[in-house]
Amino acid sequence: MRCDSHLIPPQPPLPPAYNKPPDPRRHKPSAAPTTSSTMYALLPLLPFLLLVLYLLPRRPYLRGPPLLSVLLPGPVRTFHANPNRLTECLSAISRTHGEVFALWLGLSRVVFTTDPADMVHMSSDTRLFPRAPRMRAIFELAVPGGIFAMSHEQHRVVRAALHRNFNHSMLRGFHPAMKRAVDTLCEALRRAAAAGKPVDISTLLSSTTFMIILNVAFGGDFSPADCLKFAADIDILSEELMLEYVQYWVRAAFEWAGSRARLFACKKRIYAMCNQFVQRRLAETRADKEARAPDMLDTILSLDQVPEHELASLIVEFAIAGSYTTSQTMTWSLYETCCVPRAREAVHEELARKFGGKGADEMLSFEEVDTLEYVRNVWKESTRLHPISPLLERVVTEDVTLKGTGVRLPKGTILYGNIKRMQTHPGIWSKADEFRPERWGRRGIEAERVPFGAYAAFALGKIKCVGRFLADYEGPLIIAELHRRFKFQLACEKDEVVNRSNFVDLPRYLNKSTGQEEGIPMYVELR
Ligand code: HEM
Repeated sequence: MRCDSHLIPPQPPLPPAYNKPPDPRRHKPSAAPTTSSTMYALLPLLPFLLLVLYLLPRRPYLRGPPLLSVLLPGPVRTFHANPNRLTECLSAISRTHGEVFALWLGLSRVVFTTDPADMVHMSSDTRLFPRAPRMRAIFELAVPGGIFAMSHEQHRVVRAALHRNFNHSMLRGFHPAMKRAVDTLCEALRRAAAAGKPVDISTLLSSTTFMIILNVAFGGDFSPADCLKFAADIDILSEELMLEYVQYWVRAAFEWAGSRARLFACKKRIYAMCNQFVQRRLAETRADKEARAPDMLDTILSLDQVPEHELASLIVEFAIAGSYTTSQTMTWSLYETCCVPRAREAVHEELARKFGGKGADEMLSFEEVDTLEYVRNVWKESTRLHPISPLLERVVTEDVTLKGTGVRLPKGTILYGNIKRMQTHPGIWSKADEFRPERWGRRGIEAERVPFGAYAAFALGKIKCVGRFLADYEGPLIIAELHRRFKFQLACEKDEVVNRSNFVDLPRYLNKSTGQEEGIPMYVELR
């Protein structure tokens, strides 16, 4: 099967050496093989040829690195040797092979697209483009029965119920409880400022977002130390999920030898912790319930469509999806405002203009957070430049022609929407690699218009992020509170901070003296 001809770039002319007539001195006529000896020589290859003939018409013709590139130096080998460099390798491959390309992952040939209209198409129809079987299998292993592995119908009903409840008025109820998480974070930063030593900002922010999801969204009462313990387990789980993603069949084959022992041990600890607040919530009296604002746990526990033993999976999934995503985007935000003085000054200017008269220890109100414009743009720009979930993986359930690129994909093709490449594509965004929150402004010469679908950090359509309402509130609130109270400075070189794929993408400090990857070190000063 072929893609439309406009997708196949014109082939370069052959090098002159190939156009020359053959040199008769170098091409001695050899004895012609008989027809029957050629047939015998080809016989052992017959099954292979039949397989190729069977598979060929089913695969779309697309450019991309050949199967053997796994053995050759370059991005394909780099990524196979080191899966946590997946995103950067894919961007490199896309730069060479174009915006739609096919790549051998193991023995399957999968397709990547960077086209906004393709992204809209694959996000709009969950029946035609459901999550891919391997992704579902991995989630089924870690969080059986959860939202990532649900059937189409169950997912539709559950999503509708979540949508009805996860809204602005739930956020308003969260605001007072968020103060505790913000106070704890600021207290740790004050200590770091007094000590004058660099602090690992990634870990501190993780502890904060875990506190928010566990204590604010789920009504737990875990100490910062407990939240960090939980974060450490989620770290292990994410690492294990990434390994599952790359080595699924090998790990499945060697499960008897303990290939998944670490995954299962960590899963057990995480479930034990989540079950604690489920039990507490179930034991709550009516009066207790009326005395507090409704939260996400209430909504999850009220889902009739989810059997009781699967509710814990949903909670674990929310804890996973709702913590690192937000904390690591905040880390990127602070990193970028350290590196881009213009953005940092604009944040300070907005905060001084709007809340200059407010005491540093007085938290912004819910309404005040709503009025932030530039800080929100900083948050959105961080999600553009550093999408924490850089790929959308789907399977095609019927033969289909992608609406953007016109590529025809046969049933069964695994299709990836390459969000990271699309959101940093120089053909779509002006100064695509630069951190420029101004592009999101409603006015001003730097405000930018991009095609619908070009920004998909929270995905689009029916499987888009269900927690975006929380992330888009929590992110700007914490960025604003930190910039109101502290000055930050990177305690390493800008280019020592690298992106690492660990199921989600994370910023890591590559410590060249130890060879270790760590959280981002920053100096903190009181303002
Ligand atoms: C910066 C923060 C966040 C980003 C960039 C983000 C991004 C995404 C993306 C791209 C997806 C689609 C994944 C896919 O279909 O393969 C997704 C799904 C999801 N996200 Fe988020 N997310 C963020 C924060 C959150 C938070 C705070 C929560 C929970 C409180 C959350 C809960 C979920 C859930 C449950 C899904 C699965 C939705 C479904 O299948 O219906 N996310 N998120």
